[in-house]
Amino acid sequence: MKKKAVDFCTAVFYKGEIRMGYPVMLNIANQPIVVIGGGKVAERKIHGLLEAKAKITVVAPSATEGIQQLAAAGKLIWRQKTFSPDDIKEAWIVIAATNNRDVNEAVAKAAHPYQLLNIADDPERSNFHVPAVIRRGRLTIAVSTGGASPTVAQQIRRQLAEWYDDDYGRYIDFLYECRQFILQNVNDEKKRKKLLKSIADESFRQRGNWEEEFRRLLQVY
Ligand SMILES: C[C@@]1(CC(=O)O)C2=NC(=C\c3[nH]c(c(CCC(=O)O)c3CC(=O)O)Cc3[nH]c(c(CC(=O)O)c3CCC(=O)O)/C=C3\N/C(=C\2)[C@@H](CCC(=O)O)[C@]3(C)CC(=O)O)/[C@H]1CCC(=O)O
Ligand SMILES: NC(=O)c1ccc[n+]([C@@H]2O[C@H](COP(=O)([O-])OP(=O)(O)OC[C@H]3O[C@@H](n4cnc5c(N)ncnc54)[C@H](O)[C@@H]3O)[C@@H](O)[C@H]2O)c1
Repeated sequence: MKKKAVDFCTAVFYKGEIRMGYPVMLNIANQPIVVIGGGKVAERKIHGLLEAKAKITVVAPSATEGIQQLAAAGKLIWRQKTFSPDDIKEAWIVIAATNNRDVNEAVAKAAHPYQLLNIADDPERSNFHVPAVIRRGRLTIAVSTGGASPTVAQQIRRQLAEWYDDDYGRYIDFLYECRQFILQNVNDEKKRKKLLKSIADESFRQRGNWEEEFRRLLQVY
């Protein structure tokens, strides 16, 4: 490689310490969330927000067919207008996903430090990133590359989705029911631990006759 190119790479790649994100699962049900922009990227983020039952307002002069349908079905509010700082006053989470850097920048400037902020084209100014997500019943798997490659995050999500299939989700939901039953009905601590461990065993899952086996375990332990 030519010296100039190497100098360029050194300047671009050397950023010092890697900043680690702190993963959390937010309860955003019924919380006001404002998405600025109504394009493909906005629509993708909206689908994730709706799964978590957020109260969404979209601010954009034009919107995808998908977003328009969601608005018509009453799943979100679409304000057909360009962004102004007032739009985000009440928001707990703000997502800027317009195709105009200046507008996204203006959203970042208008946001309060205590609002959760995601700028689709500026991870450095965002205070959270959106991971690639798999949902299987109560199981959630989130993959983040910290902005290194959203495409790789998507690929890893697809690989994991094959292993953790719908059947796995049913198993997780079954475990939830069993755990509640055990916590309420089995007083002996040793027995409780043994039961919880047995039903979480991979071989238990693979045998497939979960309910029958759980009933049997309740009797033998
Ligand atoms: C995971 C996922 C979740 C979601 O968005 O729901 C997600 N991006 C996805 C897809 C995707 N994004 C992009 C492409 C085109 C190919 C490419 O560029 O690689 C594709 C592929 C596609 O669309 O197929 C372009 C892109 N993305 C960002 C920038 C700006 C920049 O990095 O500066 C640019 C350049 C824009 C430009 O051209 O200017 C930034 C972010 N994207 C993130 C998340 C956050 C970091 C996550 C992480 O690294 O783990 C972060 C930092 C902020 C955020 O958005 O939260 C979702 C996959 C969902 C799934 O399928 O499961
Ligand atoms: N984070 C990610 O995952 C990711 C992935 C790909 C692209 N991007 C970035 O996301 C942005 C959006 O991409 P897209 O493909 O959804 O764009 P798009 O062209 O499909 O949609 C742009 C939307 O922005 C709206 N808009 C434009 N000016 C506005 C204003 N002043 N106020 C409110 N809304 C306004 C438009 O009406 C439209 O709905 C781009 O900046 C792109 O670089 C991010």
